Amino acid sequence: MIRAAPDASVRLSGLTRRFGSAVAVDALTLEVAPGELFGLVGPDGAGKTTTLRMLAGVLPPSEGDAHVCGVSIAEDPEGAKPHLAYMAQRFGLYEDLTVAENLDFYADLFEVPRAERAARLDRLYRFSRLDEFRDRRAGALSGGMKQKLGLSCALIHQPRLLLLDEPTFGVDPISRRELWVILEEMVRGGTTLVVSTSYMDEAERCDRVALLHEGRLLALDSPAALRAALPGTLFELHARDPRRCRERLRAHPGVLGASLFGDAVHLLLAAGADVSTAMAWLATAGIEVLEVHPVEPTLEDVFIHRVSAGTSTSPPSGVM
Ligand SMILES: Nc1ncnc2c1ncn2[C@@H]1O[C@H](COP(=O)(O)OP(=O)(O)OP(=O)(O)O)[C@@H](O)[C@H]1O
Repeated sequence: MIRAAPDASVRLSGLTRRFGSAVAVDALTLEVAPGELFGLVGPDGAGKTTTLRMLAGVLPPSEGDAHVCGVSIAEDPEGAKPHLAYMAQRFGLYEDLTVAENLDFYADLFEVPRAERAARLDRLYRFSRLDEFRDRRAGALSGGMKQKLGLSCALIHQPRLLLLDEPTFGVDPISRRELWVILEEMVRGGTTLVVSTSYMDEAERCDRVALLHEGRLLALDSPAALRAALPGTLFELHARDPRRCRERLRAHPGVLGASLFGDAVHLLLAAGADVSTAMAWLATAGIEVLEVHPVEPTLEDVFIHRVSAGTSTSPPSGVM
């Protein structure tokens, strides 16, 4: 999706980062187009933060390279910095300074010309609705307000490229939605956005996503295309003992995957496999199924399937 000037792009080629013998980011190769809303998606430890830190020029790669706004991060880590804003997970707000003072501080840091400041601050206050809290100390803001202030500070120099590390981490659902409205507005205005998240509902809002697991790229496409590419048919089952149900299903021929989904079990059956045969297989083990129906796959189903298809490790737990 091309929306902005051509050099606000990001190109990773074999980008790798090791910490000792551990590989945090493993030969990532992908391209983010200018004006794209691009998601780095995966559970804790997938390598999202490490990737963003390398793209922001604050952590050197062990191998490979990335061109950020046309500049090689391996050769010139400082080169792309004037064009981008990076918001780390724990963004450096000064808790003793007020909202207005924090914004001023970052405007000074990014050398925003005095003449342009008022208009930019106006726009950011409108976005964030923080104007009524201008004089409140940052340390006394709620988690959601802090994130919005952090985002406003990152945006004060109107970057072409915005790198955001889990910007809604620890934020309540209403503020999360508000933050995403701000992000989508930035992208409509021409900013390229690379955002990391472990929330699948946020991943759904991206133009394209890279699904990451243990530093490796599992899949790369639009959320709709990834969902459409899931093989077989997906069913949701409600059973008295979901864990036993899942384990039993995994041993049945034609079952591509079975995983817990809240209180339910998601069963991925190969094309042509019969769901009633799978139910009979459960019944022979005395597992009572209360309800079974086909469901549309979510990105979480895609992720779990790709993890189990791509590695021998079990699917990740936690928010995924
Ligand atoms: N400075 C470091 N020293 C050693 N290991 C690190 C360092 N930074 C990250 N790692 C390791 O690299 C792997 C990837 O971590 P990373 O923080 O990039 O993942 P993530 O997907 O951003 O997850 P999270 O949301 O928990 O930060 C993890 O195993 C982590 O422990």
